[in-house]
Amino acid sequence: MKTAIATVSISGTLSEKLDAISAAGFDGIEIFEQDFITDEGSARDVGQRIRDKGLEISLFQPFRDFEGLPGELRVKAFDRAERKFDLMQELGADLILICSSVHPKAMGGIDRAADDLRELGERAAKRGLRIGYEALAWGRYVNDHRDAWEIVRRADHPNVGVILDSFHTLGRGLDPETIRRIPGDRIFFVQLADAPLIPMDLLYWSRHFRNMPGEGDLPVTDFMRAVLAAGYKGPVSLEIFNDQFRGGSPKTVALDGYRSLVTLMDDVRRAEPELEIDLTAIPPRQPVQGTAFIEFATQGQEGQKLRAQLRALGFSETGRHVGKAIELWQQGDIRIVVNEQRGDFAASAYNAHGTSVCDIGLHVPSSADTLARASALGSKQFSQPPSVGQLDIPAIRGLGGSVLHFLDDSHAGVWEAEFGTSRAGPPGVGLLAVDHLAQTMTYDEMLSWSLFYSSLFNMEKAPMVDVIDPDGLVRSQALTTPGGEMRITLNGAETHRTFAGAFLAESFGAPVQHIALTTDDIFATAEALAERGFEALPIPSNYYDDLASRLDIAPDDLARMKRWNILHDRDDHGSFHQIYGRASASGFFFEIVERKGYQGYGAPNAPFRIAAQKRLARPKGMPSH
Ligand SMILES: O=C(O)c1ccc(O)c(O)c1
Ligand SMILES: [Mg+2]
Repeated sequence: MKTAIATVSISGTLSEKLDAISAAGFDGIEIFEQDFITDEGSARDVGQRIRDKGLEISLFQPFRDFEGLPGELRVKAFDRAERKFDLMQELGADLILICSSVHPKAMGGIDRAADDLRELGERAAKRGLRIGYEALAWGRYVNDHRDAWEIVRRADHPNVGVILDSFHTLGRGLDPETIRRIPGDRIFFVQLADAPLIPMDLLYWSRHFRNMPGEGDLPVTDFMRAVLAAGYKGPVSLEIFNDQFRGGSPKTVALDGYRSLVTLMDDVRRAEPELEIDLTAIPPRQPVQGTAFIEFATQGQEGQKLRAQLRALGFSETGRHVGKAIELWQQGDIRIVVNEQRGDFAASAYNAHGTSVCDIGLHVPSSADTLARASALGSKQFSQPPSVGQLDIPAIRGLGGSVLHFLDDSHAGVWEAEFGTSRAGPPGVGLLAVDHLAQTMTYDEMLSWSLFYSSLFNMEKAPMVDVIDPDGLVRSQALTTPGGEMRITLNGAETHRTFAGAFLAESFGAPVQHIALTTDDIFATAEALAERGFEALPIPSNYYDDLASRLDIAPDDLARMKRWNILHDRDDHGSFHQIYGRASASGFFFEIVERKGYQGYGAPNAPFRIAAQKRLARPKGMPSH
């Protein structure tokens, strides 16, 4: 299976686009005419540059408003096409996309369009070129792939085929199953795009909101299954018009595209195993059984502050690494690793971000399979020279320089071997496990991260929620494994004036801004925390008055919540309590939660949490900005 991507999907100059596309592993490109015109090179030159990057030109596009024109306009349309044929021959492209006409003078009629395409096909054939006809969802007369196919069928010319685009089919709600009836060899090209389901004008939606398969809400897998069941053997190409991608990093968007395509084809194969897919088999989306460890990079004074924070949270230092300046801190089944080793990855993470989470270890059934899937999706393996006594645990670079380790049963001995203890930690204040990690990023990075997690792991995306900060909006997207073994929230800040945005401004990448740990008795834990000097984030009493007016809460419980600064929420599945710790100078904090069936993250409480954090962060009497 050949993969391709339209140059319009990527930001930058043509050369930057080509570099990114080639590095991400694609076989070819759809060259958008505009990307050629804006370049200074001649057509021959540009064609050569593309081939020098190891890419082929799978498609030249778009050619607009061709079919159904009367008289002189029709003659001009054919002349225009001949010019583009000249250009294609110079470039070394043999297939052109003709999108269905939106011309105000165009006339309808399937036979009229078929006659035009047959004649153009005849002219293309003389030059060894082919034409593909695509129904734009907003085409004047032709806006359904079934009509485009009927026109191509009637044109009845070997150099005329149909081009299918998942957006135009699925965006209009057309049944992709109808594609199975088209002979595969008459489908000349297939373009893929997903999109979020937002009701709006089709053309506007298509030109600004498309995204990578798996990033949106359209059934692109069903579409691709039908295409392959029809017998299509040509390239599978991404054509993504998206405002964010146009302004994003060419490399990241290209890599996301590749990750999305491989994931899609793997999903197709699993959904319909009898289909022939020419792509190496990869392990399925991996289950996650829990968080094995969270590692902080720190140094000096900041390290002391972190230790004090861990102590107040009920953690104890239970072991030291046999070969490095690394400590193990435990409470129940939670392991936190404090890494002060110089010259290692942790030290470079500290230099770049200050005290921060630099590594996350996950329990998986098979670390080899997890690594294999991650590599097939384009992730780079991570390793550093092991010290004496250090085990080699498979790891990858996540996005933005982060590191993820994968531990399976074969690594059960790692704690004993490296830290001299394999026991669970002391009970501390009753914290039991990691509930979720919250990563902060720019809004534009959210799709990349959610694709990263949802393509590698068996995780479901929850609907995006808006979180109100006194100084701006933060979008929040949660991903969860089916049993809640791993929960990640991605928080996208649009301005550095928000609490999340200010944290981000001090860092790079998509740092972990808070870690939530579970208890099964929030009141007992709150008391134990207070005894250890843990300082909860103070919540104003207005909050509790409002809570009492909204929810039916026993007066005793309300009083206890108020006393310990505990926030509360409920959903259809159950109830939720949360306590926030005070944030560090950079804005990092811990949260303690008790979840009784509840599926969310206390989003209704987030504005009060943020306002309280900002109040504390601000010197008294100073305005917020
Ligand atoms: O938005 C457009 O005009 C446009 C052009 C070419 C395509 O292949 C397409 O899907 C849309
Ligand atoms: Mg298209």
